[in-house]
Amino acid sequence: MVDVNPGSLPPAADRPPLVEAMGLGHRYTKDRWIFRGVDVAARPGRVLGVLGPNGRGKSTLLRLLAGLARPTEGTVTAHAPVAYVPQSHASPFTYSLADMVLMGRSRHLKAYATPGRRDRELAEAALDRVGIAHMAHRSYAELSGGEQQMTLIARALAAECRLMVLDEPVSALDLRNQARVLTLLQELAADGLGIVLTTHHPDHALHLADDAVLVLGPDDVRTGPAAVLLDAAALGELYGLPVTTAEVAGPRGPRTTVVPDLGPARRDLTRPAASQETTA
Ligand SMILES: Nc1ncnc2c1ncn2[C@@H]1O[C@H](COP(=O)(O)OP(=O)(O)OP(=O)(O)O)[C@@H](O)[C@H]1O
Repeated sequence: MVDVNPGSLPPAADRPPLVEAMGLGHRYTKDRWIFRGVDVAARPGRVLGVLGPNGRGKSTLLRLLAGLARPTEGTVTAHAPVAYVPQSHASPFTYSLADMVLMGRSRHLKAYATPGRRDRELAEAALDRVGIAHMAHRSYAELSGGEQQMTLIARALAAECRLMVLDEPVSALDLRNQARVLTLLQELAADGLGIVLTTHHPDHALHLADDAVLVLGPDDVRTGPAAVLLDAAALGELYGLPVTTAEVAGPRGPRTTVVPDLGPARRDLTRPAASQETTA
């Protein structure tokens, strides 16, 4: 399965790309470019986080990188198998979770062929890797959002991809499931898989991403190391509101968090300040 880098070397920025885009530009209508001139590469063992306001072109960029759409200009070159994990996936059919994952094998099968032993083994390995083998018999349609997301990730793994492209993988998930999915993606990257994801949580990008793409506007798409790009000034400019960053002492060590200016906080002003801090 996904074991392209068993030695788990630190993810190097100069490893040969799995997918690279050069001079990428896209427009749906003649009069409006979504973006132009984007150069970006997704590499093994690295997480590339794509950030930007609603409607700025993140999903478009992802679909181009995954080879699901052709760019209006520029090139996308894939050097390895890519799997796309959609934003949400409502299935009208009552497939089991196991069958959904087995569907990841479909592009490896000849027309009308049924999955063979190796296909089943790979699907089972993907279920184990994601930690959902115990619920394999359940109906996909009845799973929670978090369980569906894990299933779609397992399906991508069963496809033997080396790059996984995920559109807002945690957008519908509660905090615990967000952490579960983000940790899984981190572990997969440590195994050598390349990861590209969009997110509306700059915190998550700071936590997870090695590289970042900031889609500020059609002619202003910035790419580079996440640690360099994701500062308060750039995030404020990106989202059009003041943003500060703060170091917080998390249970597993210090981390940087992003604090947007949400306006004045609603507080009970009769309480002493100290108790507000501890109960907030
Ligand atoms: N098939 C399409 N035909 C025409 N316009 C489209 C199509 N798909 C997307 N667009 C437009 O392209 C722009 C970028 O859309 P896209 O979905 O890539 O943005 P996004 O950054 O992913 O948005 P969000 O954060 O809201 O998911 C939007 O203005 C959208 O309306």
